[in-house]
Amino acid sequence: MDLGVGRVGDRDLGISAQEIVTGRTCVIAQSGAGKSWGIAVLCEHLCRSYIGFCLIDTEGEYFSLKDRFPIIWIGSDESCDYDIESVDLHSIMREAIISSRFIVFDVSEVDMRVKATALVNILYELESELRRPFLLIVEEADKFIPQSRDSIKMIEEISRRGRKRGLGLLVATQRPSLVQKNVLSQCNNQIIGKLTIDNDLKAVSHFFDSRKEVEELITLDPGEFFVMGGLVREKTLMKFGERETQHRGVTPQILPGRPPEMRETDTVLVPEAKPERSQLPPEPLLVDEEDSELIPAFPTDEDDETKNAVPTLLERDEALRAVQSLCRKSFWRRRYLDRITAMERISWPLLSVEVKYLGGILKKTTRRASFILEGFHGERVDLTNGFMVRPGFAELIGLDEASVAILKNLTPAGLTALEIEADAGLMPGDVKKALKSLQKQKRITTMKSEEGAVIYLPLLDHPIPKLSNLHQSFTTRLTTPSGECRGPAITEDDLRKIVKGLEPTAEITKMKVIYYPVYEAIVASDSGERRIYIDGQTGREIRGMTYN
Ligand SMILES: Nc1ncnc2c1ncn2[C@@H]1O[C@H](COP(=O)(O)OP(=O)(O)OP(=O)(O)O)[C@@H](O)[C@H]1O
Repeated sequence: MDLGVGRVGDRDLGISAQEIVTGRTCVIAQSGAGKSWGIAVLCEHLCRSYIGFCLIDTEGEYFSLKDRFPIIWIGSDESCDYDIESVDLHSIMREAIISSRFIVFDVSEVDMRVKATALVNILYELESELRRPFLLIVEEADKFIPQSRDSIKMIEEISRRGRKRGLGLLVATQRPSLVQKNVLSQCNNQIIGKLTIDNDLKAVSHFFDSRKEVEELITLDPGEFFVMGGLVREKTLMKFGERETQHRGVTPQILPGRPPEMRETDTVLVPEAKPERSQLPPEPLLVDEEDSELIPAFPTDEDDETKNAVPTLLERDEALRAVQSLCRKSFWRRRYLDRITAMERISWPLLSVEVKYLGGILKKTTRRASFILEGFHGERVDLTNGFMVRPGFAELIGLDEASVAILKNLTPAGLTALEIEADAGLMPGDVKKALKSLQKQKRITTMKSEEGAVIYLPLLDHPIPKLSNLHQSFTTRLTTPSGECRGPAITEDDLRKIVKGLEPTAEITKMKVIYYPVYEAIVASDSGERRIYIDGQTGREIRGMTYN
């Protein structure tokens, strides 16, 4: 089984789950290079695949995994599941190993070496008896296994003898030159990102074939890592994918300028603003008042049917230069030359949709939602800062209402058919039929619980957005489209079934096709042909979507 944690260009990269879970892996990169992001993406995939792990969290930054997954959070915060001072670690870890549970062991507020030592001793003892696959993740390994007598010997022991017991080890560090060499040399899998300090480059140089390769580490962007060893067939430069849960390790940034009433000495710290999907603030809930007025997705010219195109701001030569620069960048990465063989401007069909439904505790309040969907696949498109693809309804297109309602309710921990009936408010016959068809379409799978009950689990790429979170306004003045426009593949009927499945009282109140300007370039190289899409408003590459 592979875990699709990253991307290489526009294809997904899977790393071996078996190797990660029972092998020894190091994640090495300097501060801010994307280690915790990558580890969180990996944890999300482990959760989705029901692979048990325990992560020693030194910064208290992984609890957000709980927003989506049934993580057991042991720490000092009031909202933790177990207090780290009083928890019966032995029982919890036994249960975690046997039932493949996910543990975040948050040592950010306590003596981390003491707590980590207790944990790893228990894990090793349990695994010597149980011998089931389970992964121990140690963040900031230089704090626990430094190159000194202070190193926690049991972690070294796990790196040597864990595999036979089923106990895998993943250690992360920003300073490989400070970590116990024995442990790093035991790591048969390596994930190495940006490094600039000479000693650290030296410490990882034996994983690479040449000095030139090692020097490439200096130039990597955040999120980019070389993956090597048993995780992949050959050394690969990948970027960790999007996070499903919110990233908490954001760098605080000094706010430029300050309100006049502030004193000279005051400094404002705000979270770094990055337009990454998982870092965007939660989308605003829809206005709460009864029969609230909708802010339409396209407030301007919305009733003029002839005006349905977003204007093009980018000239053709500017788009060509953007493609050329992407080709040069990819040559540097992949070492083969792309040639631009064709380029044309296309009008990408989008669907601006407005929906009305009953919400509130008594389901008596009229609520409204508005969103923009890509017209061929059904992912959402956020147009506030150019064409940005967001998780939408692609995996629901073509499904009936019952199937959508079931998928909406399925959590990663899974549900029995009876629980689905209760949650989705469906009749037994409808549930049975929909489950069968969802299984056939590989959108769900099953497993047996220890008691022998059949559990249905979702197989979706991303969680389904809630109607209450969808509210997109867009103020660009639309124009009359020029040239040929291909219509969307998604129909109003497809959408009606989806919104009804998400919320039985939902009605589509407006749906309008909008055309967005995009330059489509075909580039060819020895390894085949690929398409690059350039946003006709911003000049940026549009990723994660194809025009067909
Ligand atoms: N794969 C990625 N995709 C998008 N953005 C990323 C990715 N990886 C990292 N980033 C960005 O880089 C920032 C720093 O990443 P991260 O917090 O994971 O660094 P780190 O290596 O863990 O740093 P430290 O060692 O100081 O904790 C993130 O807040 C995020 O904005």
